[in-house]
Amino acid sequence: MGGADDVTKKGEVILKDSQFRNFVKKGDAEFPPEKNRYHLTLIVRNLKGLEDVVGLSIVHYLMSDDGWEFSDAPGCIPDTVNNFKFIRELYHQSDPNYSGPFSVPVLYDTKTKKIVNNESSEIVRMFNSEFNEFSTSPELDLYPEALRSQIDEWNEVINNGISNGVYKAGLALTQDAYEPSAKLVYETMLKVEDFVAKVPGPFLFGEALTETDIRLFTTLIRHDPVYYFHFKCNLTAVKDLPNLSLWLKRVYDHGEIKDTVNMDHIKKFYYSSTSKTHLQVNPTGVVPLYNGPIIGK
Ligand SMILES: N[C@@H](CCC(=O)N[C@@H](CS)C(=O)NCC(=O)O)C(=O)O
Repeated sequence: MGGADDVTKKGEVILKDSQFRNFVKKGDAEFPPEKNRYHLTLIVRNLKGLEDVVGLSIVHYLMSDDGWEFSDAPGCIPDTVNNFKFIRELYHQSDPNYSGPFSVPVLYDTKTKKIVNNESSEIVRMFNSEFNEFSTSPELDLYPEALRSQIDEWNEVINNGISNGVYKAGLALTQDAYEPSAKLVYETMLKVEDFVAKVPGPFLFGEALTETDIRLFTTLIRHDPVYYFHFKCNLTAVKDLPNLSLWLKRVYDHGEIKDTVNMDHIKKFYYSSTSKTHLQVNPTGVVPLYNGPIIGK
């Protein structure tokens, strides 16, 4: 999570809001939808068939105190636009006074050479609705009108209780800061398990995959192999929750989603990164073997 260096007196980590919040929008003077203009990394780019429309860089999984680094190592794609070495250079190109966090994903405009947006939830929305004229799956609607209130409500629950919750537990510097966050992760996982048990499926809100499925998937695929050990969120695991386990497998097997998951990169990023935040959680950098219940050994 961004801004993990800010800590309260109690030892709680403070997660900063993303600061680049422009929208690619039809009719927008600065950032209109265009083919071969924007650049980033994300699942929804694949689901909406935008691989030939929006460029992609994949940073190296090991993060040092210099932040994310572009690379041509296996599974990585360098910065073909500016030939930068670090993500931070992209941020400083947009705003020389920007002081972080230098997080990914980043939606970058190759024309104005500016970061459009660095908030994944908003990039998902733009890809869902603004690039349909270039998309090979324009009919796929991850935020359908009829489900919006449910989607908004569950996004909030999942974001606070799980996606941000695991970081607050894992990066906490005191027992008092850790315990409430780890308990909230546990309670939220049980709440979602209960919800999934009652819905007709196959996805959270029925037949159609939505952005909430994607947001929950990206955090729960990491839960058992990473957050359970590394972030000490070990009051429950996905493998102990039968309905969430089935749901996670269904999403993993849906479309090209599994192609966007690189568990080797995910585990090495958390367990072996040498930035101060990660090093203090796992100083040896040793990576556990387990890949979680879906991918297996
Ligand atoms: N609000 C952002 C947060 C993104 C985020 O925290 N990304 C992590 C990787 S998953 C990161 O780049 N952390 C680097 C850092 O905080 O220095 C979003 O959801 O897009």
